[in-house]
Amino acid sequence: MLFHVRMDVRLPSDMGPSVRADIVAREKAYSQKLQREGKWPHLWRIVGEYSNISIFDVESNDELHELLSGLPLFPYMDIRVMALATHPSKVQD
Ligand SMILES: O=C(O)C[C@H]1C=CC(=O)O1
Repeated sequence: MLFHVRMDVRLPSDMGPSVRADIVAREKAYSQKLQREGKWPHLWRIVGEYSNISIFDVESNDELHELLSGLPLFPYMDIRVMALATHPSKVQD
């Protein structure tokens, strides 16, 4: 199942630089593991924002929720999810 996910990162302004660096490093490692496993096939920065557009390829809503809630930055993000279905006009590969 494919999902379009938008993540807007909202780090507190009083978060210390070492705490911030640690959480961002852990986020990167976590996201790269999921990318290598094929569960996070697209990750794009939105120009001019601390936000991304991602595509997740997972088995279920529950799996997506588990992966998203495991993000180290999860407590500091607004996340919007759109479930994707096949478009009837899409040319088949
Ligand atoms: O920077 C972001 O967009 C948030 C998050 C998503 C992947 C990652 O490494 O950080």
